[in-house]
Amino acid sequence: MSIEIRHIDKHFGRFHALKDVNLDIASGELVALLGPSGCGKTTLLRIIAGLEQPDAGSIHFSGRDQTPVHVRERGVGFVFQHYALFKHMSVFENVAFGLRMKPRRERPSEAQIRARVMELLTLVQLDWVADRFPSQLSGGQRQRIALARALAVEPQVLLLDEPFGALDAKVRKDLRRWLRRLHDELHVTSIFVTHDQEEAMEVADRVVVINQGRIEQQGTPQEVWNHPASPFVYGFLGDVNLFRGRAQDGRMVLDDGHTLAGTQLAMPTSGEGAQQGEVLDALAYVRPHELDVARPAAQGAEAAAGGGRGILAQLDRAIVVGGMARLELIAQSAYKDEDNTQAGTLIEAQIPAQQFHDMELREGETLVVTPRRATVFLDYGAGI
Ligand SMILES: Nc1ncnc2c1ncn2[C@@H]1O[C@H](COP(=O)(O)OP(=O)(O)OP(=O)(O)O)[C@@H](O)[C@H]1O
Repeated sequence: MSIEIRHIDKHFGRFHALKDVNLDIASGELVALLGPSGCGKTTLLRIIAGLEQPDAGSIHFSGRDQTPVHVRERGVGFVFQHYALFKHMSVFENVAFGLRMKPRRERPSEAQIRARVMELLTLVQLDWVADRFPSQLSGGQRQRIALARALAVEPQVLLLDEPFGALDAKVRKDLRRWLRRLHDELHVTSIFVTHDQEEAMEVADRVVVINQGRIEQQGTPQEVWNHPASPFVYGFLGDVNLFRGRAQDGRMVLDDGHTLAGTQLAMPTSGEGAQQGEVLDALAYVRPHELDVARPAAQGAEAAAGGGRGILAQLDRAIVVGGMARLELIAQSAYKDEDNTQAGTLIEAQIPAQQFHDMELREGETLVVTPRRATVFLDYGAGI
């Protein structure tokens, strides 16, 4: 069952929650709606389900307009963040509930219900808790039961709203892998709402990034991660260092005079918005692992003097966890006499722990930080 979302608009009073949202989801796809709190993810999910009416636009399932179709008739299964299991019913009865509620004509026999429930409990690897009550289960187990219950009525579409949001980090990780495997077995078209970028990247076939009621970007996790379409997407997908400067003809100079000469720059060139020769304000985005860290002496005299390719910065704090070392550095001015906006900026770098130990880096020493790769966004006047 494919889903087509056409020109969906939604206000709550004067608040514009969804702004002309268009999205196509292929049959059997697992799509993550990713965005910050309040961006409209849940509202979109509720509109797809039929729990909320849009002001304008329509939802289609495999081309069929669902506007006049009641939520009960849409064939949608839900799993929400807060376990919605019935406390007074056993796990078995919770999963059987949807089947027992079917109209008499469609209702399976008792033997069929028993077989189907046990099949689903085996699928979520919890057949051994069939006789327990929800209060006797862990949070992760309850969410797996909630999923089994949603699947019992063989939904055409599965909607998951932060299903693992209330669970601790380790259980979340286990469950997202488990959900991915389960989806690969069942191929039910699924939409998964999360504000956790790691979760979206790990679980989904396709990630749809939403900001303030609009889709900012959609693509495979790889596409969105490697080619973020806007500063918002770049910043939302992970830790990032931001350097202000000016760009001209595919080159960039930071405000403090550093040239980013040796840096691989992903930036719009003339023809993609920038005019030949035009000087534009620009922001260079650099991920912590895209920064090289060295001692000034190793960089040569030019860099040590501050006029070269790297950025002089003092190592303020080093946090070594597992195989990685996270370094917090304070940028120093390249031209100390001039007004310099970047001096004092916090720079986060990530290097292998082994390198950190081999270099014998010490907090308080001055280092040279060089971006290997930067993604540059230009300011065409709209502001960035
Ligand atoms: N019934 C409602 N009445 C008024 N405002 C609402 C209603 N439902 C949602 N909103 C507002 O619409 C915006 C989008 O809400 P929504 O729940 O879709 O966000 P979300 O992206 O799912 O956020 P979260 O991750 O925090 O759940 C929010 O600003 C919210 O306050």
